[in-house]
Amino acid sequence: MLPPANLPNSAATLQDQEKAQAGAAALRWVRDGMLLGLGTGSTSAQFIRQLGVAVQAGLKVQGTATSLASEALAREVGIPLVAPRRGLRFDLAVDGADELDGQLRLIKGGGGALLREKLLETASDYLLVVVDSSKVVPTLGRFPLPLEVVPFALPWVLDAVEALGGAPVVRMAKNDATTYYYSDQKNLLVDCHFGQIADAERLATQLKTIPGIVEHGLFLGLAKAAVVVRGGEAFVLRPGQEARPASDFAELP
Ligand SMILES: O=C[C@H](O)[C@H](O)[C@H](O)COP(=O)(O)O
Repeated sequence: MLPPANLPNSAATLQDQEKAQAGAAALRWVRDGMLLGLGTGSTSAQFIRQLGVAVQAGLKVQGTATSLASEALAREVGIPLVAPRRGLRFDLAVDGADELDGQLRLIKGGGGALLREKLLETASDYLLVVVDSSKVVPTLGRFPLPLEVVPFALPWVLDAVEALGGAPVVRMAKNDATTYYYSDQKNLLVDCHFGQIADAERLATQLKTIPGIVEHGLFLGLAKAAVVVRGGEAFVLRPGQEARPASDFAELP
């Protein structure tokens, strides 16, 4: 699919470089007048920062953020923000992912923002994923699947996820292992290992029937393309197609 990486570097630095480059590459398809969905996470933050620079230089866009953190960053870099309202649709959403496969099925929510991400990306005409090369997998499931769960429902959700064959772990606060992590909506996050997810569509349907799960981190059929950086080069992946250099595409791929 993707050519092998050949840059000698420390893994952490290389991943950061790839994230920065992926975020920057997405900017080439942003046009004046676009209404944008702004993703969450370290790669999306790179895009938002670069977009802020372009806005300062005169680019006319507006955006809505998928998390309080991205909203704060967008304000800091001067991107005009639009509040949710009836009928609001986005020309383009740019967001990271925790995993993606060759069909551009995604696992998202590692940063806890999956609910707002799914809301905005379902309301977007085009979802462009921006990732470093470590995120591309043959089959989803190495990364535990995040679920956003109503706190009162937690015990029953844990039972139900186990009955589906999952191994759920309630996410704890980053700096306090005795306190639960809470989403922007004040819900809990449960990270579930299902092993390799051979049938993501079936699992998504099953999870939707469990009361108390507000949303799950499987994003299926939403992403139109992904920018993946490997070996210092930005590639475009589209569902079921070979990778092509991002520079091949003057307009959204
Ligand atoms: O909840 C967070 C989001 O789904 C992120 O887009 C995802 O976790 C990827 O984040 P990062 O770009 O930091 O790897």
